[in-house]
Amino acid sequence: MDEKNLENLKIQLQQLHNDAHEFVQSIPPTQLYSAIGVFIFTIWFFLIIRLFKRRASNTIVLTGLSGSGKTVLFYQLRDGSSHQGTVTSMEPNEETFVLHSETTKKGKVKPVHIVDVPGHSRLKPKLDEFLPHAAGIVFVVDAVEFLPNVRAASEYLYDILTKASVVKRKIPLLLLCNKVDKVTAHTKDFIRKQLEKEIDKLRASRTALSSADIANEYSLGVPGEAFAFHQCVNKISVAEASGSTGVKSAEMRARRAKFNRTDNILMYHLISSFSNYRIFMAIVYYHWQYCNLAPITYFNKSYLICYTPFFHFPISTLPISPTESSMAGISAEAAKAVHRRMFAVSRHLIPESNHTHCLGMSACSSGFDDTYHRVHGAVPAHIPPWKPAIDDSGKDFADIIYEKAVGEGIAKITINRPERRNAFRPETVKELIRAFNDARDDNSIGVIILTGKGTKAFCSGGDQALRSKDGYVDYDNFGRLNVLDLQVQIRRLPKPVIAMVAGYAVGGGHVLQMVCDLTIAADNAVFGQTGPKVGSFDAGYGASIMSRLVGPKRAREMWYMTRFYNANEAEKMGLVNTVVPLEKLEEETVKWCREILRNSPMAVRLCKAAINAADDGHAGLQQIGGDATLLFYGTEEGNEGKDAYLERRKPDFSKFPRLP
Ligand SMILES: CC(C)(COP(=O)(O)OP(=O)(O)OC[C@H]1O[C@@H](n2cnc3c(N)ncnc32)[C@H](O)[C@@H]1OP(=O)(O)O)[C@@H](O)C(=O)NCCC(=O)NCCSC(=O)CCC(=O)c1ccccc1C(=O)O
Repeated sequence: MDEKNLENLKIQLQQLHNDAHEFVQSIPPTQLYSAIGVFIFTIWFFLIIRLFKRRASNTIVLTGLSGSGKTVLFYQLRDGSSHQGTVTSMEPNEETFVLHSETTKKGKVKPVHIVDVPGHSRLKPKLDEFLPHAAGIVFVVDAVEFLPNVRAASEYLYDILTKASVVKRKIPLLLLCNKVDKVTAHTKDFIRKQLEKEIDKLRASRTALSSADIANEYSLGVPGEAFAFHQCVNKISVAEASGSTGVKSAEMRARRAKFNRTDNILMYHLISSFSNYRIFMAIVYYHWQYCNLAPITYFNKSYLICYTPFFHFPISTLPISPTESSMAGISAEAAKAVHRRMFAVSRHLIPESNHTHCLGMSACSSGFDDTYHRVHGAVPAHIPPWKPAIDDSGKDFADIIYEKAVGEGIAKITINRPERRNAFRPETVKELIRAFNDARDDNSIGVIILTGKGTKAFCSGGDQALRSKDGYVDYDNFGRLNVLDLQVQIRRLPKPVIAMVAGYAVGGGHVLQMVCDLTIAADNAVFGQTGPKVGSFDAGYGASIMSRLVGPKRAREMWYMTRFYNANEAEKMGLVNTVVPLEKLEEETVKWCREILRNSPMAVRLCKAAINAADDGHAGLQQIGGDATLLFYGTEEGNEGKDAYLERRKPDFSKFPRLP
């Protein structure tokens, strides 16, 4: 810029200054002062707002009944340790820390304020202190000791969910079913349903109380409808964890380590609901860390739609609608891919067994839209009317219940000694043999169900109270091991036998379920051998069939260690065909029977014989050989020989082809 231009600029600026001065002089002083006042007030107002703006809370409240394992979870989250927090504390554990699972992460990781509030009823006011500041609530439930505590847990949860401080701020709540590493733990679906049922009852009883007694500030659910968590204003999700104490074996430790990861990730979801970016990072991190996949870069573009469904729907469904995807500006294809990946993540977060649910599978096998399924229609699942049955002897049964479905080819045999967890004595086995013989001989019966009375046990094996030096003794004065005859009978019976298992199937009861053709297990089922614990073993089918089903290593483990396995573990090991909620057990079993009954009885019979043939050695060959003879007797060729003999003539086999 030359000197002349500089001079011009100076003059212009001087002119501008003079004009401004003149303008200010021309404004009446009151107007001027008001404008300055408004300006200063605006600045001050924004500063105040900024100063008082509530910072997003990072407090997560861990609550639940005493003994549910909150303290152990607290320590696991803090430092990954398996703190043996068995003593019920009377003071809240309260700390702000970076979650243990995130300590190895690079970059800025925000600490979380975790408060573990003891579940003692006297400490409820403490909970009230923390709830108004909570960003999320984790309600811990003991999945093992769940049923005895269901009422108390429901009441506690009810109180939390009806508090104004919780409802108004729509604080999300995670229902964490703890100790699921224990074999007798209930599943999260079972726990959720039971809590819903109990809360439903509470709704009625609480409103019936006098107004003076009602401490609840809000009511729950929709009038006239059964209570369900999805009706709550607060988002409620359910997850499983295994922050249990006293787990000692290496296997359990390894399993727990796996669950810890799961816990942390689940906890992370909750915490991250206050930061979209972090949930996205958690998913990418999880993929990268545990699924051996590269971080998903296109998530950058679409992560907005990922987190949205996360907090509005259960993790396993994750619907991503076309509207949502178009709103996020991504193609339907990309949305599908995101959905797929999210689903893959959710499969890792939720223990695998929950996804291989049999109801889904059977729906799948009978739910195809092909000609066969159109002709046959869906397989009905209603429970048929059962009619008591007797055998040729006409004698009543004492230890079993023998029934046949009205109008259908299904027989049901129930061991009826629930007070002994359906342990069998010689009389029980004798009656079972009689009933199985009858079902075998009744050609209207195509499938037989074997089960135990009640929901606590399928069968707990031989009645140890009756064991003597030469077997089991009841009415005879000599011992028997006649359950071995029963096992052989089931194997050779030319009709499928389905074990319908609720509760314990252990010892000789477990061998019985193994010799059955198929096993449908309720989610409360427990499997295992106990023999070596009580000085017994089954070196016959109990060893060989098990080895076939689960492999020799697992079979050794089951026999040497006498551990128990829950239904999902048994399913993974190949001990059972499917696992269903307890309340669906009979429906599902009957459905399987009906699906089998649609098929050719002779084909099914030969399949059974063929599958057993090699393992059963000569007896197996005899069975399948007998079936071949049976079929041959129905042919003209077979009858030519017999007719010729009876007619005292030479048989003419020349007319029968010598097939290649
Ligand atoms: C099944 C349990 C794990 C269930 O536990 P829980 O729910 O806590 O119930 P309990 O309180 O223990 O039991 C309630 C009630 O039932 C009685 N009971 C249960 N099982 C048996 C049984 N098998 N024999 C006798 N009594 C039983 C129990 O005593 C209680 O009665 P109360 O009067 O109320 O006290 C648990 O019950 C359990 O572990 N049971 C024992 C399981 C067991 O060890 N079974 C025997 C295995 S050996 C076997 O089955 C041999 C089979 C066989 O005949 C054979 C086959 C091939 C070759 C050889 C043989 C052979 O004979 O050895």
